[in-house]
Amino acid sequence: MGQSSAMHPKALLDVCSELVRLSLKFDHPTDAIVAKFFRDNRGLGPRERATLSGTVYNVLRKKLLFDHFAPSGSGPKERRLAILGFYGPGDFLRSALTDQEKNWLDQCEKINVADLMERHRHNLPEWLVQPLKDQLGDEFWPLAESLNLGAGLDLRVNALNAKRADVQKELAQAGIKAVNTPYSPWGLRIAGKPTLNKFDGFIKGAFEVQDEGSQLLAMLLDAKRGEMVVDFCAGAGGKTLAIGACMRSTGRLYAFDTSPHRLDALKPRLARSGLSNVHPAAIAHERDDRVKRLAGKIDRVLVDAPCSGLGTLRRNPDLKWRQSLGLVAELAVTQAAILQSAARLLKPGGRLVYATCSMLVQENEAIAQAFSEANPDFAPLEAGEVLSGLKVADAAKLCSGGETGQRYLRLWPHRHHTDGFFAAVWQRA
Ligand SMILES: C[S@@+](CC[C@H](N)C(=O)[O-])C[C@H]1O[C@@H](n2cnc3c(N)ncnc32)[C@H](O)[C@@H]1O
Repeated sequence: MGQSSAMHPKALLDVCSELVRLSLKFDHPTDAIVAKFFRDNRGLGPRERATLSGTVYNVLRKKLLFDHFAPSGSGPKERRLAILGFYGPGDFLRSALTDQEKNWLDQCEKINVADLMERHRHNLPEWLVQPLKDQLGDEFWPLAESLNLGAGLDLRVNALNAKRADVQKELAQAGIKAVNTPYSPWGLRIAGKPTLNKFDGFIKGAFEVQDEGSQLLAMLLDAKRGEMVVDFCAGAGGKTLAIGACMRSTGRLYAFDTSPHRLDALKPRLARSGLSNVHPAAIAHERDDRVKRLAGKIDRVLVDAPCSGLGTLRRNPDLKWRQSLGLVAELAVTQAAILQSAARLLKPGGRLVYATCSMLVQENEAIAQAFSEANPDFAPLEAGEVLSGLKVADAAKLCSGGETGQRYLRLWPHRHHTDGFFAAVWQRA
């Protein structure tokens, strides 16, 4: 493929159509499809890459709206979708179109979307709509809109070796405006998506990219110096790093996961962070011998369970087309099993946190309630009170459920400008 600067609009639109075609197979996560496409087409420059990924993500976000417009056009469907979702200036796009396509696009742009049927406006699969309306009522529409806007960029400052104001200063020197996140004391929110991995602060482990919601989940565990802590589903360790910093790099923090590949991705992050208390360990499954050996010995356990990921639709809009009620039901069985097994690790008086990045009751409140009923020795704590105790502003507004309405942490993109998250907290008797 030729150099980016020389790429003609017609050629770029052709490449966009091809990437849209590959993405709509839904045989892999879209971020992996896009990354492979870029590896296979090394000649693409930064601007072409931005156009390509922007176009694919637009198509995924607004798929039902574009599916409604597409039949009136001509040519391959992926090309029509790429035209509708094209991420770039209108005149640049138009210079790539035939007269027939230009007329069709003009007609589409004249349509008032507000007059269309609901499904073309919310761009969500039907199976997801009613469960969200049941929870949110009229707020369903602000949520649906926020899911199509894309996400901002949050950083977590490493409290072990850096100050938020210093990171803010380093970013400001490079012309990047970062404001304090409203709830997390470690968070900075950045406008746009600048590349950050060349910054001294990043290389030295002063900050990591992490949604403010994830930071709040790590806060709920409230791990202390010198404790024994398990991050049961640590993955690439986003929350492990935050917890390790809370512990001031003392005590012992086990990072378990069934995926050695994900734990490998934790290692360079760990090296940057300066933490020396983290022990990554791949486990075969949640009943692994390693878990049995530690039973009753641990002060705090976080279960950041594998979930549908529907709370991250701003970043991963493909999930709404790749998930289904059937898959969610299967996940709920796994979530309950992992939570039950992880709970055995706790000492009397120890704290258990169950978390997901799902917005569905089946993966959240239903799992937490079933666990509470089956385990009377685990007393639910009010997430709102825990966060207020940690001086999180407006903690009550981040929570819902239970008698006080503060039982569970419940973050929503349209209310809190985070991904959608859930967390429940218990103390072992
Ligand atoms: C939501 S992700 C974790 C994200 C991670 N905590 C972070 O903050 O970056 C869930 C993780 O659970 C892991 N997992 C799946 N089944 C598991 C099991 N039975 N026991 C432990 N981990 C499991 C997956 O490999 C995945 O990495």
